[in-house]
Amino acid sequence: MPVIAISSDDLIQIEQHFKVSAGPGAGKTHWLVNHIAHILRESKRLGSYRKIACITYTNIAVETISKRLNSTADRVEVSTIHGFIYHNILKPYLSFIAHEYGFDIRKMDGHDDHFVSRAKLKEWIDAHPNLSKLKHPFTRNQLLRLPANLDSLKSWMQSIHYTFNGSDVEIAVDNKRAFLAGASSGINKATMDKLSVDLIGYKKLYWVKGRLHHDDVLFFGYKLLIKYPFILKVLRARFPYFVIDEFQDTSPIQTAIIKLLAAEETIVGVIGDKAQSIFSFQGASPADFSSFTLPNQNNYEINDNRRSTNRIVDVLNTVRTDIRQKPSRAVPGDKPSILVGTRKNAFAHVKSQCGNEPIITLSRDNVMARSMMKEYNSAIPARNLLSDLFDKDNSKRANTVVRCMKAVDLGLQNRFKEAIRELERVVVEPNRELRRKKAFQHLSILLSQYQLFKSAPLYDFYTLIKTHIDPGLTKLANGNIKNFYENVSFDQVILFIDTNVENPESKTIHAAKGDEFNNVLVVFTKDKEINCLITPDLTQEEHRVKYVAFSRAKSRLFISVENLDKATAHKLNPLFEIINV
Ligand SMILES: Nc1ncnc2c1ncn2[C@@H]1O[C@H](COP(=O)(O)OP(=O)(O)OP(=O)(O)O)[C@@H](O)[C@H]1O
Repeated sequence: MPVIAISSDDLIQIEQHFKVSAGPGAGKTHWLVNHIAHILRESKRLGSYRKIACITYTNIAVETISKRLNSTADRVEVSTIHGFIYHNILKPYLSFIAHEYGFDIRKMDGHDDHFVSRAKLKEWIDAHPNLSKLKHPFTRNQLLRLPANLDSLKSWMQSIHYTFNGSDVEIAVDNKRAFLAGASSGINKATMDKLSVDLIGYKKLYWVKGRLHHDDVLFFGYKLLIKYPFILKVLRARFPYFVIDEFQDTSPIQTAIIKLLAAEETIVGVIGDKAQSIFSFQGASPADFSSFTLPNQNNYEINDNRRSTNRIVDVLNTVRTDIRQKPSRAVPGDKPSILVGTRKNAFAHVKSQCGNEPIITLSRDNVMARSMMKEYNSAIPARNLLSDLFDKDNSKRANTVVRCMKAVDLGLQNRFKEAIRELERVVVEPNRELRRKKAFQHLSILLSQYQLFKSAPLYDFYTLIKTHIDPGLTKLANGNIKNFYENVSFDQVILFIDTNVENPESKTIHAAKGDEFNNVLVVFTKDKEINCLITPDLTQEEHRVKYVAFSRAKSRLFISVENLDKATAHKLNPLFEIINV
């Protein structure tokens, strides 16, 4: 099928599968919202009961699109793919297969991140079919008691994920992750081979408690659709149109589910940009977007950039060679700058240039992004304290503390609905109304005491929770775990919590995807990251991540790097102002 060039104002025909490819700022989201309105106006198949499903990647994008849809929002189900599958497939039907997987459906309550803890590893290994085959130097005790082995084992199991082999979903681990950065060795391949025969045994330790990790939602969703095809019929009857934004970040299992839906009746449309595929750790790849086709699919592309100034689009066009964007705002703009020196000085320089306008700092990783915030300005700890918490503490107490921390974090961002949802999962109260009321009261207590526990030992925060929220939590006995709570502070641990921070000052690049800001400061942690501008190669994910960061800027773009050699500075001169700060 030929590719048809369109603009973000053009309407297309609604009864055929489609794919829209376009670079950053082309107006994909804008176009999608228009297209949904177009379907609502034109469709003869919707009626009053049927809805359009609109899938996007993050909860923040869900909110943005819902707001933009305005009064028509009740005719459209906007959600993440996980949210969609959880509500439309798992909630009504997981009981059909729960027994087969040892899942306690009565305890199911949403889906969470996965953190490996020593307690879970111990439980898994003790019941493992190959327990007696574990050999020196990786016996059960050596794995669980020697810190280097345990760290390696934890890192390896943290990589547990699902893969799609073309017809079924399988559980896998990434053996490379058993070798920790800086360590010369980790657990050996023979041990990994023996342990990996029972990955499902590990998953079942969570399932028996009704606990789902995000990936499990896709796993069970796919299993249900294959085993009970009538569910597909129900979904197709309810959702005759299915559109997916940011499709380049869709994993192969999600694609398989979408193809099942598209086989009859439901019209599927996908929108994306292969150069903005930055979630390979969730199984997504640029090639999957390029090769995605459905029968009789129409392919469209948009070549404008309606977001950025001409000088920023020049930078984007240098990094990317497969398309050349036209800067349709036609505003020349300031020359982007590379600020050479400390991050602090770079930030001061940006402030001096932008006056009172807001500035957003974009960083590669969460901990750096959070350390750039005013709120949590403690030094970055060397270890992941959240992993340490799950490792040292029992899972009930660790989960309660982390949910309360998340609630505080969300509350500070004025995201009260989400904060209350976190706390509702902590409150033991069968009555829904009462549970919500209590969660609300708890949130007020936590936020009113914030200044007191913010920089204090985590122990103080725990005491507050035990006193006011969950008196049933067990007392912290003297020893390892109490020491941990006494020796780390709340504001150190919270650096590791990821709530997709809606913070006006500082975000990760991954969290900023899809968004746009007038003034952007991109922080490079390592000097060599500048290579993405000297020898750009968008087949490398790290270069795509930078491309996403640069393309968020509407008016001013700054890049902070500690050192820059003369030759590199010379090469960058045509596109950037090089400023020593
Ligand atoms: N037809 C249009 N008329 C007016 N403004 C538009 C139009 N299309 C897009 N825009 C504006 O251009 C900017 C970029 O649009 P949008 O966020 O939809 O791009 P996108 O392709 O989804 O970007 P990205 O992939 O980088 O997230 C937004 O500020 C949007 O409001």
